Amino acid sequence: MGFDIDVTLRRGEATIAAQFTSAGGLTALFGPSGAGKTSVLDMVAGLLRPDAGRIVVGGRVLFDSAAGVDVPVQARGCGYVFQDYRLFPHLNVRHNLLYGWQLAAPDQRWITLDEVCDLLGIGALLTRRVRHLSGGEKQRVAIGRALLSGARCLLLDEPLSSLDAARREEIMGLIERLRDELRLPILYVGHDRAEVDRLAGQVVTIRA
Ligand SMILES: Nc1ncnc2c1ncn2[C@@H]1O[C@H](COP(=O)(O)OP(=O)(O)OP(=O)(O)O)[C@@H](O)[C@H]1O
Repeated sequence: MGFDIDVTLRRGEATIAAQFTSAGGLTALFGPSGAGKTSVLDMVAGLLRPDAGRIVVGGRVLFDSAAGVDVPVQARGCGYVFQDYRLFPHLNVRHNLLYGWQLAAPDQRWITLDEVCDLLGIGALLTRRVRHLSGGEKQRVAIGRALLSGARCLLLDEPLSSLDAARREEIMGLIERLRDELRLPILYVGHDRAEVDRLAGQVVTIRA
């Protein structure tokens, strides 16, 4: 089960509207700068409140303005990965990853630190400070932290944009593995059409 989204939000001069249903797998949001792609991810995560609409992820209603449902951020189970990683610079890789684990309620944990390290190939980095990592390594750790937080879906906001071509290819391969091996719906914002077409089972256009 994937996403069932129908939201509108007035933001400054812009009115952001998105309406789509996906069966699961990776769904990409595509559209011009300022159309509202990141805003849609923020609404799914619970960081922005739609003016009206409904957000259902994996069959769970996270927001429904008509029914008065607005599940708090920490209970939504959305693993959010940002273009600029947003790791904790003063912590090493292990402690960045364990931050996600500690956020998760025990009954929501479905993957262990060892499994994340195997999946993402970051076992050798555990004692490293994050400021000494490459961009690709930082993005792996950010994805690992999101998975360990008990995520039931992944929100990936331009996760390749800060990477050089070689690292971009490497992280694309990793996202394909996550898409194919984990049964998590993924909502992905990208601005490169070829990248989006390669990764996504469904592409949703967000219009300005
Ligand atoms: N904090 C804010 N306050 C008011 N308006 C905002 C704020 N952040 C973004 N906006 C506006 O909301 C609209 C959507 O922005 P958003 O960042 O979601 O678009 P986007 O499609 O993700 O763009 P990009 O591809 O450039 O990242 C834009 O018109 C933007 O100016």
